[in-house]
Amino acid sequence: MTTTPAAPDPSTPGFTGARPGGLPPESAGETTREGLPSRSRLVRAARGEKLDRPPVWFMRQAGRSLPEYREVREGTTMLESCRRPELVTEITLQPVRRHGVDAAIFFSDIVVPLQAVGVDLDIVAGVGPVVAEPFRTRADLDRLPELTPEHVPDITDSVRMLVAELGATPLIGFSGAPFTLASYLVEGGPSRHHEHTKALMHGDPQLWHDLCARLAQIAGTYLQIQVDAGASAIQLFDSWVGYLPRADYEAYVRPHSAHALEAVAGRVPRIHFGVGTGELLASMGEAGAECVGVDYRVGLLDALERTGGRHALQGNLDPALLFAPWPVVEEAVRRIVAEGRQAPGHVFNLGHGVLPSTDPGVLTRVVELVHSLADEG
Ligand SMILES: Cc1c2[nH]c(c1CCC(=O)O)Cc1[nH]c(c(CCC(=O)O)c1C)Cc1[nH]c(c(CCC(=O)O)c1C)Cc1[nH]c(c(C)c1CCC(=O)O)C2
Repeated sequence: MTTTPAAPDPSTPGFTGARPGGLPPESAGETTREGLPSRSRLVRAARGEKLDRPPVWFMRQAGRSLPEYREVREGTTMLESCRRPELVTEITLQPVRRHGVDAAIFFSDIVVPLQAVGVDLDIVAGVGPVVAEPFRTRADLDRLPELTPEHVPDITDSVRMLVAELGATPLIGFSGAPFTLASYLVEGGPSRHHEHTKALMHGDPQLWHDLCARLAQIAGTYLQIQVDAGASAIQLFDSWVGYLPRADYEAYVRPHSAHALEAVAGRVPRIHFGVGTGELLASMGEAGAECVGVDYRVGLLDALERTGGRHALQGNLDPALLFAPWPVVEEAVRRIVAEGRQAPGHVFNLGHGVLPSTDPGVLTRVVELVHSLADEG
């Protein structure tokens, strides 16, 4: 915890997988301390290296699907939990211990940096982030100062603590992308239609761009803080961007996402994910990330074609399929792993977050299955 984490290894892009049998298990209590997280399967696959089998982790792997999560969270609000390094560390490690996943994702929330700069918001259970006073006018920009490391010293502490605990298992840092953050700020909470957001985007484009430029600064700095503290990869979540037509995405959103991603360019591999982004995949690839996250609506082979083979892919088992009988799950996992072999690199994941009522035993089985597929072609 007191040691300064090793800087990401810049030589990794050229790393050619010198250990053909694959790295030893990187997690599940078997964690080897020899390997560097910067040489982990996750980092190599997300950078576009073909491996004998993909690394596997799950969006929302920490959370309500785990009884041990519900236990440690009891009596502490979500946002408070995100700001306590010991709790963040424990919750982040829980799915690594239980499932033996190949990466940890930092336990936090996309609205943490917004709250840290002073936005009055809360996370309401079963609803999501709720902003006390929605952003609609230029004066509202004053409530959104730039993020500095001094706003979030606890995040640096949490990441350092985690990296020390994780050994060879890489930690994925993350941030919300400007559009998704803007949507929460402008709508005041989760939205089905994003009508106020789109009205602002088209009704006052200058204000929209100024808001997104500020959010890109916040997102980029938040990512940098996590990478500076030792995160080995990052994911930029643009969860709700699939509600936009491609032309609007390119004119009003992508430059800002690109700016946020640029903040950690060349340091760690970057994964860029959104939901319902079938029509945007090619365009999202151009925002700059090495790896494009694919939701469950698009087959990996279609995603490969749409992204022109220029990106590693992450995904994309439908989280709802985890409720089906095991043979159904098994067949889907095998198909996704086989399809992923066509991509320049493949990170196995769900096509969106783990649903809270998922049987965690099924997740463990999926991890075991993916790990067992190493030698199959
Ligand atoms: C859109 C979005 C949010 N937060 C996030 C996104 C992008 C990912 C996505 O598309 O799902 C990102 C996020 N939120 C959380 C994580 C933790 C890491 C992980 O994936 O394991 C991550 C990566 C924890 C969380 N964030 C939240 C929870 C649930 C809080 C609880 O346990 O009560 C967790 C574990 C709260 C939250 N925060 C948000 C929502 C929609 C919710 C769920 C509301 C609910 O259903 O209760 C906003």
